[in-house]
Amino acid sequence: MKHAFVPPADLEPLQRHPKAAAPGHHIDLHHSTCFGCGDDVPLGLHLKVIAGDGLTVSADMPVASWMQGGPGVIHGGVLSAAFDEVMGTSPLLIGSAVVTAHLEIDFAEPIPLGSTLHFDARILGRQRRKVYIASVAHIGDPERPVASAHSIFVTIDVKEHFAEHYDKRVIL
Ligand SMILES: CCCCCCCCCC(=O)SCCNC(=O)CCNC(=O)[C@H](O)C(C)(C)COP(=O)(O)OP(=O)(O)OC[C@H]1O[C@@H](n2cnc3c(N)ncnc32)[C@H](O)[C@@H]1OP(=O)(O)O
Repeated sequence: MKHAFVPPADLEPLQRHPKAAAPGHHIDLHHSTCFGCGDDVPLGLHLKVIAGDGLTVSADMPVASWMQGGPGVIHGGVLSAAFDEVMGTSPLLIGSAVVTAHLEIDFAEPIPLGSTLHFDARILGRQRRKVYIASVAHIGDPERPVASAHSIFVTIDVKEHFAEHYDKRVIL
């Protein structure tokens, strides 16, 4: 797939954290009202991110009618949110909490409603607090990606980062 993102050549390689979810197990990172993964939001993506081998994760997402953008196909923003969630969950494999700093999406093909998107993501490495992650998505044929994403996530101290906004959180 064509893309313009060039990760730094000198990325520090990373090791899987000893307490990371085992391959095949769900990574339960966020909270029940997270738009990306929460069970308690009626119109959320409800993504279940699964740990893979090494520094990889995967997830499946049925493309529902409410995700429509162009007629009969997924909205690009919904697809971007799904990539954000899948990639943003993966740093738990290295024991880090992160937020998105930079997210690039390449849209290769229209993605029809009713299909199931399969996401694979891989942590490429770290440069100081920046964690570089790449992801691809297909709808049945892994040799024919329909979209891909490249991102920079930045590690945070969760309590400190969200302190100012925590009291405005929504509990359903
Ligand atoms: C686990 C907790 C729950 C997490 C939920 C995850 C849900 C899914 C993921 C998301 O959607 S997160 C929500 C969307 N993202 C945000 O709300 C983040 C908003 N941005 C910020 O809070 C700050 O800009 C950020 C924490 C990313 C960075 O601010 P800091 O002051 O902590 O760090 P700094 O500005 O020094 O940047 C650290 C490094 O990142 C680099 N950087 C920052 N923004 C960048 C950017 N936009 N593009 C590229 N690099 C960037 C910056 O240049 C620097 O690189 P160097 O080490 O090389 O100097």
